[in-house]
This record gives sequence, structure tokens and C-alpha cells, in this order.
Amino acid sequence: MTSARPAPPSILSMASASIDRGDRTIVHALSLEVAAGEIFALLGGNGAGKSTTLAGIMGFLSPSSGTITIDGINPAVEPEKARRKIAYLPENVALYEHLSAVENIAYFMALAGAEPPREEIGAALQEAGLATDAHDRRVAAFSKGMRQKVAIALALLRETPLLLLDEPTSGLDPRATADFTALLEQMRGKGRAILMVTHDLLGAADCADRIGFLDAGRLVEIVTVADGVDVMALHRRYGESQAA
Ligand SMILES: Nc1ncnc2c1ncn2[C@@H]1O[C@H](COP(=O)(O)OP(=O)(O)OP(=O)(O)O)[C@@H](O)[C@H]1O
Repeated sequence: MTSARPAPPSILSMASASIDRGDRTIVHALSLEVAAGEIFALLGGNGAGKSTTLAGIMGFLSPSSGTITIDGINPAVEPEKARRKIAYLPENVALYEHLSAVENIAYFMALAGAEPPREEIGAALQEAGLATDAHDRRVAAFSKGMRQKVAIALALLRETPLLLLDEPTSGLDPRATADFTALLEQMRGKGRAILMVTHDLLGAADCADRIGFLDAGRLVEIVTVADGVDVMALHRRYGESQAA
């Protein structure tokens, strides 16, 4: 008898998905799978189609051909249901400035139909790495890294199978970036599927299991980081046009 473990289930599945904006096809027949417990980085330069891909996954744009499913749900058909399976971390986290970190989370959880007790919110903020003395402070004076921790705490509480990250480390200092990478590891360990879109090849190579290169809306290569990826060679290959 073999003791091979079954492959983790695919949470995000894109099958030859093309996505248009107006009369232009921006994403061309994109196929990729992100499994539970996997971090996939989609790398591309300005205008490569990363945000358009995210908009398709979240059901704000429908593929003109091909399909997208999130944990079995088609966001083009059931966008609300699909979004309940997704935690989205935008590049700049928008919070209610006059509310505290805890109040922001309570508010967003209420919108999602949940009322976690105060202690649970505090525990999530703690896990996300926000100092305890900041939990009840208004977020107006929070740094970008602190705001991101609030958004991560929210993602931890929502326990969605899929986490989408848009340029998660841009504008973070090295310490905040390292904290963030450690948190991602933790979330991966809990079996979340994580898709991040980024310009940052080095950052992606630091935390992703696989990196896909998006060039003018086409996925031109996927590398597996565990295979001992030659980051400098990739940088030379893609650096000028998209990994800068
Ligand atoms: N709302 C829109 N209407 C029409 N075209 C758009 C719209 N948003 C983006 N585009 C076009 O789609 C193409 C891909 O843009 P997209 O924002 O998906 O790329 P990106 O990889 O996320 O780029 P960036 O790194 O600059 O955010 C670009 O040519 C852009 O001009």
C-alpha cells in the first residue's frame, strides 16, 4: 500500500478564462489552479492584467470565454456567494478612520453577518501582529503596515478558503514585510489558498510556492519555487518589462 497523501483540493480554478474591458480582451485564456495551503504569486508589470484578473475572480467582471470557480462557485453566476469565500486585501486598506481597530473589525464582520465577541477580535488582531495598545485606538493615525494588520485580522476571522492580495508588501518597510510574510505562512498552514498579485519578484520568491508570469494578459510561464528557482535569471528574463 502506498501512503501518498491526496493532493489538496483546488480552491481557485481558472480554465482558459479571457476577460475583456469594453471591446478589448485584457486577459487571454488564463488557466491556473491555486490549491488549499498554497501561495501563488501572479507577477506582472503595469497594465499586464493583474487587477483585471482579480476583478474576474471577485465577480466584478465576467469572463468572455472560459470559466472561473472558487471552491466550486462560479463568480460570474453567483458573485455574492463567491465573495463570501474570498478575503480581499487591497493595496491600500480602507478603514473607517474615526473607529478603532476593534470597531472596524466588528463593523465589517457585522456586514458579513457575524458578531464575533470582543475577545475573539482581540485575539485575531494579536495573531495579525497588531500591538495590544493599538486595538482600541482610532485607526486614523495608523501606518500602512498597521492598517494591513487590521485587514489581516479580519481575513483571519472570516476564515474564507481564498485570500486575494493586491501588492501586499508595497510601501512596507523590511520589518513589516517580514512580519507579513510570516503571517502568510501561518495562513497557508491553516489551509487557505492564497493568490497575490505583485510587481515584486524578490518578494514573491520569498513567500510563494509558485510564481506565474503575466505578460500583456498572457500567462507565459509558471515556476515552482521549491525547485530552486534562479531568481536572478528570472529577473533578467522578465525584469525589464515586468518584474521591476
Ligand atoms: N476600467 C477600465 N476600463 C478600460 N480599460 C481598463 C480599465 N482598467 C484597466 N484597463 C486596461 O486594462 C489593461 C490591464 O490593466 P490592469 O489594471 O488589469 O493591469 P495591472 O497588471 O493590474 O496593472 P498595474 O500594475 O498598473 O495595476 C490596461 O491596458 C488598462 O489600461
